[in-house]
Amino acid sequence: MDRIHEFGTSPDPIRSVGLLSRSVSPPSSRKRRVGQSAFAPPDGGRGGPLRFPFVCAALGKLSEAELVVVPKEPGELDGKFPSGAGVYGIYDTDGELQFVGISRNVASSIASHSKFVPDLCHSVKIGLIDESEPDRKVLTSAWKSWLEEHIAASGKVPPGNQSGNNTWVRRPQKKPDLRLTPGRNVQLTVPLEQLLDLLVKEKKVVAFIKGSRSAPLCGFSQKVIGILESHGIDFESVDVLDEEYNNGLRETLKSYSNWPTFPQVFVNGELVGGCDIISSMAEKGELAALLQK
Ligand SMILES: N[C@@H](CCC(=O)N[C@@H](CS)C(=O)NCC(=O)O)C(=O)O
Ligand code: FES
Repeated sequence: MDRIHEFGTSPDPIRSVGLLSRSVSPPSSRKRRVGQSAFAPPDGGRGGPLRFPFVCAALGKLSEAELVVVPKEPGELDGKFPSGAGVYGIYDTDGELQFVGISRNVASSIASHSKFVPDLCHSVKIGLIDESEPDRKVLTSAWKSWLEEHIAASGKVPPGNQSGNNTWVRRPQKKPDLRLTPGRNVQLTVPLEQLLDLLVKEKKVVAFIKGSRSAPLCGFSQKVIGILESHGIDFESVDVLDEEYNNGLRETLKSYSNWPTFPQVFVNGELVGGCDIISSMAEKGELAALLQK
């Protein structure tokens, strides 16, 4: 019996992620699973083996999951990995398993490891949890089963999972949100609209959101931040609800961009869109191309 089942609280909770060649397409009748929204589509005709679509194969063991190379360029992470919850194992260039982790957003965790420990982060195996809100027990069970499988096979605990090794678990500091003004008590000498204009033209990618990047106050904003982060995109965030440092921004931005809602994502000074547009671009694998402009 599959080890994962020994720990899982629901039947068959794990699916490993594999790469399909161009000739194989996922069964259209298959129910959409967690994370599949990020399974971006074809490579836009660049040729070579397709990075997409990923499908969840009916496999649960670490040894049976497919090893996928982690791209080195952040833009190439665009839609490469699923943003669902699951367990993942990171391998170095020698094929040594370095770390087994769990995450509610596997793509985001891999992007973060790849950024902070690029030398150890050569390839990855992923097992997705087939539940929209997996509880911690299911995730932990998956993690335990992959670790136990590896220990049984190799006699070793992966270095990153050994106690005292903080290489992988250290939380990267989130970039602070930008503020448009020094505070509402300081009289502005230039109109807010002008500050806004300067900001979006100076910074390549700016996301205007409700709440902060680390604690979004709206699901739409949270989703957009998740997408940008899981694609390894370096972006600025501005909280339109911060009345102390961005006083008036909520209405000023609506008239500046002629767009009535938030989030709003600007690239190179131009509004690209809100949650729906960014989500759809991510699903189609269009974000990387946009950022290369
Ligand atoms: N369909 C929109 C959803 C965003 C949305 O509806 N935002 C609303 C609620 S957070 C909003 O910003 N309303 C204007 C306001 O709160 O000032 C999108 O794709 O971004
Ligand atoms: S704040 Fe309510 S939907 Fe965004």
